[in-house]
Amino acid sequence: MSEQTRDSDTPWPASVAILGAGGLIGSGVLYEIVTSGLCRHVTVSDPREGLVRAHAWDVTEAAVTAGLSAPRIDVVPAEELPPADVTVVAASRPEEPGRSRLTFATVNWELLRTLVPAVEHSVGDDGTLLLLSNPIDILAECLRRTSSLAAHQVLGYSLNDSTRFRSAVARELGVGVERVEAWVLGQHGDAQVPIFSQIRVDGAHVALDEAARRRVVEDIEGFFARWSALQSGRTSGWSSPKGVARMLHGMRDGGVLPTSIATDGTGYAPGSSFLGLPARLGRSGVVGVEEWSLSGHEYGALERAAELVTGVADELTGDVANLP
Ligand SMILES: NC(=O)c1ccc[n+]([C@@H]2O[C@H](COP(=O)([O-])OP(=O)(O)OC[C@H]3O[C@@H](n4cnc5c(N)ncnc54)[C@H](O)[C@@H]3O)[C@@H](O)[C@H]2O)c1
Repeated sequence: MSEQTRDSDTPWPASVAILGAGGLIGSGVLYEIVTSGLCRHVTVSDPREGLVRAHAWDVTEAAVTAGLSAPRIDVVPAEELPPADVTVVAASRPEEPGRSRLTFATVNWELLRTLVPAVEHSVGDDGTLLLLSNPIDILAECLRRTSSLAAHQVLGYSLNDSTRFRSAVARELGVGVERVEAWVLGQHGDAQVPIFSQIRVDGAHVALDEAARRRVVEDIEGFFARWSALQSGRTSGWSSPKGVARMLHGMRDGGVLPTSIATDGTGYAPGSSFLGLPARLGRSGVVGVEEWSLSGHEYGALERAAELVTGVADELTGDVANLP
């Protein structure tokens, strides 16, 4: 297959912008999408300019080593980001071991709000924002409230929670994880909602008894503490970029993935918030949501998660009009 033919197989996204491309997640996304041939024109930005230039150089050589033509990677200050089909935001203050994702909310919103004009310009009327900076649901809701972006243009990355749930269910059932379909909806954080009512193995519905559910919940709820105890100073720098590539494929080809999206009118939670839901993705962002029939317990947990996200977003944006 010639380079030209390979390029013409991936006409979308024609361009991706990455804010926070010096960091583990941002540079991982750059590596993943360029070396997989998913996108060959990427604009990257990070205050650590030398580091992001080094990433761009190294990734270019990785692509050439992989047999691809040289990609175009532009390094610019945030305010010079051009319009892109997809804008990935992984800009963040440093994570500290043991801190909840929620404690990130204030410091990261202070950072993100300074980037709103750059993000608005990069996303424009036709692009999509894919937000990875934590806490994603709260920051996505803050962005929706304070920016000119339409709700369907804002996507929060929450795929890893479902990966961990699938793995825990597979361990519980003693089957290969690739056979398991299992979704976590709700908040990416303490108010995550594992959807036991929709678990499938080899496509067939599987019900777990109470004791098995408890073990699975303990397993997934203990993830963050187990990870933090490693004191590695790193986040999920391999799985998240892989998941971002999966989301871009889903957007390009039309797919359903757990994604943090606006809850308005979805039937999963009353009012207006941001939560992980089974989102139908398209090139313009969110094009719909799968309407599943959940258990009363699951609907209740989603409602509480939405209240939590809305409450913190109210505090951060000073939106007293939405306070009870
Ligand atoms: N949603 C998820 O599933 C998920 C998974 C892993 C990590 N994360 C989150 O992603 C974020 C990034 O994680 P990381 O491990 O890459 O962190 P990191 O500290 O390695 O990288 C953050 C980067 O943001 C840059 N930055 C700071 N201010 C900026 C600005 N004004 N403009 C552009 N860039 C700026 C920093 O210089 C740094 O390079 C964190 O908030 C983390 O919690 C989310």
